[in-house]
Parts: sequence; structure tokens; C-alpha cells
Amino acid sequence: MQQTIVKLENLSHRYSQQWAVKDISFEINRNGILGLLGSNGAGKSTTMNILCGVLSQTEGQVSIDGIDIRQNPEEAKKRIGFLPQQAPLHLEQTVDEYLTFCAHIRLLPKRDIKAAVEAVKERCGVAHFSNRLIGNLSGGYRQRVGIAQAIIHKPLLVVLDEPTNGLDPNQILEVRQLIKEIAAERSVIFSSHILAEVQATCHDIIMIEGGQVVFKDTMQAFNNYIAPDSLIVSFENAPSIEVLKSIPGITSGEQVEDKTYRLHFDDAHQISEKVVLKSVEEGWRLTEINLEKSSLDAIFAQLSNKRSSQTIS
Ligand SMILES: Nc1ncnc2c1ncn2[C@@H]1O[C@H](COP(=O)(O)OP(=O)(O)OP(=O)(O)O)[C@@H](O)[C@H]1O
Repeated sequence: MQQTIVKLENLSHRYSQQWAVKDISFEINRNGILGLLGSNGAGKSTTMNILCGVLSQTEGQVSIDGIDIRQNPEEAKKRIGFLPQQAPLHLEQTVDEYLTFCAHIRLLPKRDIKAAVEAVKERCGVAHFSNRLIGNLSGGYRQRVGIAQAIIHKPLLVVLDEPTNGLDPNQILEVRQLIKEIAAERSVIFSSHILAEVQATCHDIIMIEGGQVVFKDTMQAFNNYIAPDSLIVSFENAPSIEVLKSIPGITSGEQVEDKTYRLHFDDAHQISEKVVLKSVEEGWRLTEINLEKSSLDAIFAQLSNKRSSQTIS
């Protein structure tokens, strides 16, 4: 039988009057990376803090490996590693001192601590900084130490709240790679407000907006869902919109500026090529052609509307 690593059922939380998250349910049954995508204030941190037992939910249940986090927090938390948005690093300690401390508070047997610290430093690429003060490490290496503390007790589930926030592009690529490597052996939940970040890293995606789940499926299903369905084209000798709409595959169109049009299509198959060929044949002198992608805001709005009219599985 398949193991349920995480189960959230009808999770809701309010800090005071307003609900920060409302009726969130999902399950994770496999290793790999699940992306929790949402704009600022959507409810990602609240969900993750509850999932890790840092915050107690107003309503609903959370279980890790079948263990209810409220009823048996100690056992449930043994199975979780957490890197919150503000990494809980001790800047005045060396990497070795800090990871040894983390191994102690994770209640690793004393005789195993040295080996666990060595293994996790190796895994996270910080072994050469063993005696360096954490306060003197770059952002990318601090984040590696943050990930190391989250996996030192070999948890089933690792929860990373915006782990690449504030890093430079190279550091982002390195930390993403490390996350992919650690997800080969366990389940990882990773939050971000950047769509490209989730697309580059995750195999499953949950989008939350206004504290509610608006989409959950595989990354591939999400990418198909948001596939572009319009082209922006400009011509020096622009034809009429009626002529453009008669190109096979184009379903509708509108003028957006002088000599620039938005053309909607129903089948992306070679649509750009068809427009380019037609333009050459007719001497329209094409100066611009772009597939139009929806902005994240537009996707959120579209999905939120969809949610209000149907149930998302
Ligand atoms: N301690 C708190 N007290 C009151 N309201 C809070 C508290 N923490 C969060 N909120 C509110 O709950 C909502 C969800 O916040 P949360 O931090 O979970 O969102 P988020 O998706 O993680 O956003 P961000 O990416 O900005 O961290 C927001 O409206 C936020 O203002």
C-alpha cells in the first residue's frame, strides 16, 4: 500500500478576525518536490508553520506519516525537517558547532552525532567551511547550512519556506540543485511566490491565493493549463484584422496598437510558422511576433474565478 507522508484535511487558521488560510486539503504520497506557489500574503508561511507544528491551527487536521501533529507532536516532528523563512541560524557559531547543536536538539544518540554532522556537511557542500563562523558565510552557504539542519535527523519530509529568497542568480541555481538532490531521498515542500522558481524545481504544484487552494496537480498539467493561446504580431504593411482572422488556426483577434494585433488561436501547432509564411507570401513585412504568456497575477485571477465556479480535485 502507498504511504501517505503528509495529509492536511480542511485546514483553516485565523490570527485574529480574518482567515489567513481557509479549508486547505492535500496529501503527499511520494518523494520529490511539491511547490507551494502563492503571492505575498497568500497563506504559504501559515500553512507551512502549521504543517511543521510551529503554529496550532484553528480548524482541521494535519498528520505526518499517519501521526496527528497536534495529538502527538513529538513523534510527528521527528519526521519533519523545517527551514523557515527566517533561517534559525546562530551566526556566532561555527558550522560544526551549530550542526552539532542541531543534532542534540533533534535528540540524535550521542554516539551518532559526529558522523551525522560530517554526513550532512558533505551532503550540503559545506564541509570545507566546518570551522567558519556562520555569520561570515555568504547567503548561499548560510542557506546550505539551513538545509543541513533541516535534514540532519534524516526526516521523511522537509519543508522549505522560500529557500532561495534573497540569493543571487548563481546561488539560486546551486540551492535549487541541492534541493533536487535531497528530494531524491524524501519528500520536500518548497514555497515560493515566483512561478519560474516552482516550474524549475517541482514535479507537483499547489497554488494558494487568499488562503485557499486554487490549483493542485502535476507541474506538467499546470504548464499545459497556462500554455499561451495568443500571439502578438506587428507588420509594416498591416492587413485588415479580417484577413488575419482568416489564417487557418486563428480563432479571433483584435488590434492593440497601430499595425499591432493580438491573435487568439485554438491549436498551437505551427501557428507562428503559418503566420510568418502568410506574411511573406502577402508582403505584410512582419516586424514582431511573440507568444503571449499570462502574468502570474492573471493566472491567479483566472484560477480563483474558476475555483468559485467549480470544485478542484
Ligand atoms: N502573526 C500574524 N498575525 C496576524 N496576521 C498574520 C500573521 N502572520 C500572517 N498574517 C496574515 O495572514 C495572511 C497570510 O500570511 P502568510 O505569511 O501565511 O502568507 P505568505 O503566503 O507566506 O506570504 P509571504 O510570501 O509574504 O510570506 C496575510 O494576510 C498576513 O498578513
